[in-house]
Amino acid sequence: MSRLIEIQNLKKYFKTGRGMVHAVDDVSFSIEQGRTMGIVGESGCGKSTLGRMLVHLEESTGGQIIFNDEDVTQLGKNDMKKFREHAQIIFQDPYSSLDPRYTVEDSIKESLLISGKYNRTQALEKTQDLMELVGIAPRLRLSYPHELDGGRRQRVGIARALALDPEFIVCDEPVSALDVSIQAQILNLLKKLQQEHNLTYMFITHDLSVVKHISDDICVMYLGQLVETCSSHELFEKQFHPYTKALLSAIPSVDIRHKMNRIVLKGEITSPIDPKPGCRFAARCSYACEKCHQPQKLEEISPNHFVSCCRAKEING
Ligand SMILES: Nc1ncnc2c1ncn2[C@@H]1O[C@H](COP(=O)(O)OP(=O)(O)OP(=O)(O)O)[C@@H](O)[C@H]1O
Repeated sequence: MSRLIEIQNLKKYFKTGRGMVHAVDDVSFSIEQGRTMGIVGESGCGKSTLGRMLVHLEESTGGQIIFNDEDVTQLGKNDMKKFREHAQIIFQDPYSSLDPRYTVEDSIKESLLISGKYNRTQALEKTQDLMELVGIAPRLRLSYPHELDGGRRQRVGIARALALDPEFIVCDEPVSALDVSIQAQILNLLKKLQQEHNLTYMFITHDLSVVKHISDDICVMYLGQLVETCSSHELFEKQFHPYTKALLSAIPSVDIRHKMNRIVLKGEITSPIDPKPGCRFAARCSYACEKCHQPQKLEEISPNHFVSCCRAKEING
C-alpha cells in the first residue's frame, strides 16, 4: 500500500478580535491509498477546518500537505488547479452546496465543462454515467434540489465530487443530516465507490457508530490537536487517552464485553483562543497533574498506535 496523503505539523489559526483561534494546531498523520481515515471529536475541535485545508478551500497557517509526494502548500496556480481535481469534498448539507437554480443534470455537468476537458456532448454523456453510478434515476435529471429528498440530494453531491475522477475525497459529515435508513444507503454507496475506484477518504463525523462502520483508521481530535490515532479496530478495543475513553464511553453498546462505564466530563472546556502550551484536555481530565501543563508529544504506545498523553502508560497499566 502506498501513502497518498501525508500532513506534517499542519496549522490553521484564525485572527479574531479576542485573539488567535488555534483551530488546527500542529497536526500530523498520513492516509494510505484506498483507505478511509475517520476524524472524530466534539464540535469545534477543528475537523472541518482540517478537511477544508486538505482540499485547499482554506489556506494553512503552517505545516505541509504532501499529496503524491508533492507539497501542496507550495504549488503554483496551474498545479493547484490540477490538485483540486484530484482532491474533492462532500458536504454535510448538499442543499446549501447545490445551486437552487440548477437541475440535477446542470449541477453535475457544471464542473465537467469548467474543467475544459469535456465538450458539451461528452459532458452530458459523463453526467448520465455519473447519475447511474450514484443511483439517481434518469427521470430526475431535470429536477431541482428542492424537489429531491435528502438522500437523492446527497447522491448529486457525490456525483459532483466524482465528476473529475478524484483520488481523494474529504467527506465532511456526509450523512449527519439524513434519516437513519438513508444514512446506511449513502454509507454503502461511498464504500462501493471506494472499492470500485480505489478512492481514499477522510471521513469527518461526530457519530462514532458511523466512523466505526466506515473507517480503517481513526484520528481523535481535541481542541485543534490530535490526541490519539490507530486502526479503527484497535481504537474500539483499547483506548489510551483519557479523552478518547470518555468519548467512546458514550456509545451505547449491546456487546457486554465492550460495555464501558459512561465517563461524564466535568470542568471548563479550554478556550481555543491563544491556548497555553500543555495538554488542552487537562482542565477536564481526572488524571491531570503538573506534567500535563508542559507540551505533549504524540508517542507510539503500541505498534501503529499513537497517543499524546504523558500519563498514558501509567494510567493504562
Ligand atoms: N472563519 C473562522 N474565523 C474564526 N474562527 C473560526 C473560523 N472557522 C472556524 N473557526 C473556529 O475554529 C475552531 C474549529 O472549527 P471547526 O468548524 O473546524 O470545528 P469542527 O470540529 O468541524 O466543528 P463542528 O463539528 O461543529 O463543525 C472553532 O473554535 C471555530 O469557532
